[in-house]
Amino acid sequence: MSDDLDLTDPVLASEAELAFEGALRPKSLGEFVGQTRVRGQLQLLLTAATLQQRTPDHILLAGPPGLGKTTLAMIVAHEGGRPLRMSSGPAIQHAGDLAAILSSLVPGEVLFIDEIHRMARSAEEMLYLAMEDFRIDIMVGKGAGATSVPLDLSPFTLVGATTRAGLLPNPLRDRFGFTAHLEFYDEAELEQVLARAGTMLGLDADKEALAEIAGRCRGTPRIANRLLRRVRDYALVHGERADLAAVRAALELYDVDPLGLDRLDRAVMEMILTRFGGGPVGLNTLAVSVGEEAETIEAVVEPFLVRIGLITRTPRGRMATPAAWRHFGLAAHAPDTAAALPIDDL
Ligand SMILES: Nc1ncnc2c1ncn2[C@@H]1O[C@H](COP(=O)(O)OP(=O)(O)OP(=O)(O)O)[C@@H](O)[C@H]1O
Repeated sequence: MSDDLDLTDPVLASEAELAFEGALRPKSLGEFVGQTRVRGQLQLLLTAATLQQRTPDHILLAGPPGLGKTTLAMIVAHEGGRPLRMSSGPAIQHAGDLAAILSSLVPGEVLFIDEIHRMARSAEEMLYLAMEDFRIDIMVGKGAGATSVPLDLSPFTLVGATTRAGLLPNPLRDRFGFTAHLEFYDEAELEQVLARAGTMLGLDADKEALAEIAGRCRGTPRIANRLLRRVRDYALVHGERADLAAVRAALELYDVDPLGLDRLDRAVMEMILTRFGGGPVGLNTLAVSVGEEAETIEAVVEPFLVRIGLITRTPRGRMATPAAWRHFGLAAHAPDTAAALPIDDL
């Protein structure tokens, strides 16, 4: 997902910061924090391919934005000393767009397609054969005289990334040798991400300051790094150390609440709680009500709200939990059933 569309980010990034974000990317699996299971699985897959002197199997990376999908694709290429070609689903709107990319790959190249679920259907079908047999069929001519000419491709590894694995057609999903589901990071892992970024920024930050940021970044390394830069700005301008007080003041200034909810998260929650009495409310109704696309609500907002226990998904729609009523200071208005349920500590 491109950064100007990154709705998970409560504090927008400048071009310089995007460049810095690139510089922060871990270059090897050893440097990549968290996702222990996925890292182990990827390591095995890459090592086996090296031992057998073949290109690694195709890899699908699924999960919300900012959890490290692009970073992992770069690592797959880097660890195997392979060139990397980057593209994205929205840029492949015709089979011809894909044919041009595939036919110019060099042997062993890693092809990264971000947002692969947004690729044109005709291109998807071309990809099936390319992934399986390293071959595509090019149509020459039109109408009754059209013929298909096979074109051999160099062996390559496709790394697809998606925030919506469920939208991929089964034939495409089945052609990936390995699917990694990236999870939100826990606070200890985010502290490691922040400590590493802090060192690279030359920022003198307390452990408790980093822990505070880690608790407010939606379980997402990209947001952790951006909040850290806002804290750095605050400390710089106020001539202070990046301690707990500076973190709290900076994050309050940028409207990042104690759970790390951003503007869109809050809009969704307030809509469910106040307009729909806590739900259930259907995805499309909710999306229209907050003026956002259903896909963004489902792929970006909802996974985090479910994870921290503010909403549940039911067959009839999304429902606020008792914890949500309490977090928004509306417990007194909660329906009886919700108020009566035990409220977990967030
Ligand atoms: N495991 C990690 N360890 C350290 N830093 C990380 C990790 N994962 C992500 N990051 C940092 O977060 C930033 C965002 O990661 P990345 O661009 O790979 O996410 P993404 O899942 O591809 O997001 P999108 O779907 O929006 O493209 C990177 O610049 C990197 O610095």
